[in-house]
Amino acid sequence: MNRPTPRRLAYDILLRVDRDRAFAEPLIDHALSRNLLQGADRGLLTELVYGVLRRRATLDHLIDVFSSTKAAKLERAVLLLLRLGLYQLFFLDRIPISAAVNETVNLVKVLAPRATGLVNAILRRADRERATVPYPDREVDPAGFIALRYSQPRWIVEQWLGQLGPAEAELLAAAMAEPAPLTVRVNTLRISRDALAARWSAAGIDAEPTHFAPCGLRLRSRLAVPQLPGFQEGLFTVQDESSQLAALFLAPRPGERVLDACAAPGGKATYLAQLMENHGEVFACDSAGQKLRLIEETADRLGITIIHTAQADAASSPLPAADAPFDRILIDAPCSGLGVLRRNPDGKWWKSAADAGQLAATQRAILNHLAPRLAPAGVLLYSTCSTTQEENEAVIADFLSQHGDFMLENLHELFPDFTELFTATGCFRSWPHRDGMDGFFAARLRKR
Ligand SMILES: C[S@@+](CC[C@H](N)C(=O)[O-])C[C@H]1O[C@@H](n2cnc3c(N)ncnc32)[C@H](O)[C@@H]1O
Repeated sequence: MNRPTPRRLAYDILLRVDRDRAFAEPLIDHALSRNLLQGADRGLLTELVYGVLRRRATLDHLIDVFSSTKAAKLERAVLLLLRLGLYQLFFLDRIPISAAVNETVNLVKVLAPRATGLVNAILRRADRERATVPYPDREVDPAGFIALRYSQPRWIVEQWLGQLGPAEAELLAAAMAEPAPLTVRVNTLRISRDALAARWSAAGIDAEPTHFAPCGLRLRSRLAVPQLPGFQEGLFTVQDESSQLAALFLAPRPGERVLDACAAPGGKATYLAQLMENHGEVFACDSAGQKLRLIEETADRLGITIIHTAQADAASSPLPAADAPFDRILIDAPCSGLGVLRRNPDGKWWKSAADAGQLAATQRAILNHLAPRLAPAGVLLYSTCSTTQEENEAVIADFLSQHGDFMLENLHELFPDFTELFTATGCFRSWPHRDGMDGFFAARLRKR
């Protein structure tokens, strides 16, 4: 039996993503777990799938430029194979041009034989004319230029242009087109950041401390997380620096009662428990009951014993521990995820402007439902991984206009070391192109 090649497996996965809206990650994990690929081919499979998804708009633009049939009119198999071939030609330095063309054409012979000549001709022409690919004029149509050059949905680029202006929106789009860094949070209940970094360094794993977050390590080595030394011992957990900071800004203390209302998979809940030195109570709720297991597994691995999980809709359900108010509440709200597009190259094409509007309604409902559960003088932190104003500043402004018993705290005053991460009104906003973190927002509210 012929062994499958990384390109063939990548095609099969891209087909499932395109046709069935399947998520790429579990399909890649499944393909790798079958051990059909060895060595560098395993990395190539991942690179091809994520790369094609990440650069889809640019690849389709290349097809439109070099083919007489537009990308939108091509048969699905031919479109996917052209994307695969062009990705290798334009974005993968380490693959020789001849291999990129020949391997793609060999696949076409099997999967769409009638298109063999067409694909061969387009790939060869694209390679010959690679230096002269036309894009929309940057001055005349900045949204069109950025959307095609950096492969982002146009409606999202238009929002970024409105928020940041053309120069910064382009930098953001470029950063969102790159793979996200791998950042972990060291479990200081078990080891210090320096000690884990030293242990990794001795094992040849290169990591640097995160710039702002006090427990973060950012890996320069690319390794599967469960294979990193200390994973089974619970010495760390994966968490972007922005997410670490959001939990840090709630600043829970040992012995407090804390509600994390949208908690799965538990990145922030476990950090809250860590900040509380594993003393007190963290009620970690989520409307998706099947995801509570993820929180429990991570807490077990990290040796955390103060987290109680429960299924609850934060916008309407009665919440656990109703006998007393909470000292602190974290609302890490469901959101459009526009700040984490670089981690979600498949999903970014399925989002729509209407999603953010619907989500803003849910976010308002969650805030309204939980506000009465906070103790007087208690702190509520609202956060999202969205870049939109609609889901962030507008939600907070609306909430404050209706809740005179709450005030916005100024993070500049509370966390002067992080001041470059805060907006003029004292909220937290991070951006991949500015500080390497995901696009994140947090506002800290206090009850009077
Ligand atoms: C941004 S994620 C939370 C990430 C988590 N805080 C962490 O740091 O790992 C949002 C979560 O909200 C949950 N969710 C969505 N709608 C909800 C609702 N109405 N009530 C409670 N949880 C909700 C989702 O299932 C999802 O797990």
